[in-house]
Amino acid sequence: MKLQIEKAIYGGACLAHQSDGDSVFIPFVLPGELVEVQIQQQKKNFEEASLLQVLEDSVDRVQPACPHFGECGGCHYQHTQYPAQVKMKASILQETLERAGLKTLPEIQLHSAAPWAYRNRMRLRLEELDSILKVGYNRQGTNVFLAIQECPITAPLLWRAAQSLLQVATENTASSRWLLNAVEAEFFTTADEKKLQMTVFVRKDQPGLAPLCDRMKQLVPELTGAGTSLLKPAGPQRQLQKPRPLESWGAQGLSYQAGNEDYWVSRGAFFQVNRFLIEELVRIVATNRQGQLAWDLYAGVGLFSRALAKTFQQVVAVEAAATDLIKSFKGTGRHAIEATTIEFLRQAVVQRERPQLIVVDPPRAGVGAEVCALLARVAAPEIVYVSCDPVTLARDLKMLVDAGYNLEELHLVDLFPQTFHLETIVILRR
Ligand SMILES: C[S@@+](CC[C@H](N)C(=O)[O-])C[C@H]1O[C@@H](n2cnc3c(N)ncnc32)[C@H](O)[C@@H]1O
Repeated sequence: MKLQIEKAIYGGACLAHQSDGDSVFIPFVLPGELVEVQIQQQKKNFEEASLLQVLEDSVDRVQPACPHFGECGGCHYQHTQYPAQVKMKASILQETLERAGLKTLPEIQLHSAAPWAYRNRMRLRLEELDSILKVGYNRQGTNVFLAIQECPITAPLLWRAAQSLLQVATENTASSRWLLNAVEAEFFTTADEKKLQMTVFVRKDQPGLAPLCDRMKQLVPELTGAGTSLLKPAGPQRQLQKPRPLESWGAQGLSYQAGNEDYWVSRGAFFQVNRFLIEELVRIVATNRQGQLAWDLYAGVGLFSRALAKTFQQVVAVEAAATDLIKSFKGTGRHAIEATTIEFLRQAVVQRERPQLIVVDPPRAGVGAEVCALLARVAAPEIVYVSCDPVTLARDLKMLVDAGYNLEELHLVDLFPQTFHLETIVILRR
């Protein structure tokens, strides 16, 4: 079937319509292209199709840089020249916000950096194929293992570490046998690639990490610490169950320098993944903001709290998993609180606290209805909403706008080049 591609939609695909008006979602195509596709699946309100051939290609089409592109589940936009990727994301963001009923949006300000080798963290699956250990990701749209030979969106050190792990697996030692029990490995590096942390995920507790790390250290001198974590069996509960740390070796985390600050990030703790754009994120959130009191909700290791503490007399940082934050965010005017945002806000409204600024940076699920209602009751003059999901962002913004806030600035920070994911920062005032 031939189709004319209309626009990119959130999730990586593009939209086209059949002659009877039915919607079709197709990956790896571009707006304006004429393509031949094959319908793969009938969904409730649309059909999914795969690309057979491009009949008329877009001027934005380029050769993908990675041999795994198209098969690998990690990237969606490598066939698109980089500035066009950012433009597509901007139109997806604009449309998502408008569809939620948000009118008169400010112009979207775009922020991007180098689109390759940007990731400071890489998590790989480990599987034996023909008695040889391989590293890989999920195949596009499935959880089927795909062995990979490179990953050009990650910092080179991470890939070198993955190759070293594979080398150890061939050496016929206690470590190579121990690795047969491993199912995933995560590597995390500092922005300058001078320090590396490794986590090996296993299905059953089995000692033997130290010899593996000693050998890895010979191959990758940047390795400063490692640990094993027990991964719960796959299934619907897996998201809810955190991996349980077992053995550890060397340092428990690393000190990550961003801007003029050093952030202590324990193994497994959240930290922004794009090593080239962390300072830009902090700049947009914190620059030119000052006052008596700011709240940083969903604070992580205190990325924004530290910057805000330079210009606010008091900063309250709230985080559900606050071990690192409590250790490092202390001193005059700095308050780290381990709580969920809802717990914190429920108490704060009773005490009638009112900061000049509230920063929220929730996970993909967004802040949700109750937090929006509580934020409306607090009625801070300014809210900065940092989001990694435009759909939940749009839902939450609509509630805040209905409660009296105006959207003053809209920033798209392209933290995840080559993929459909996008980061948005919204400045709201009342
Ligand atoms: C997207 S990260 C942002 C972290 C930080 N602002 C940064 O930029 O590094 C979201 C953070 O919210 C935390 N979190 C998740 N659910 C939470 C909740 N209900 N209340 C408070 N924090 C939560 C996570 O542990 C994570 O550190």
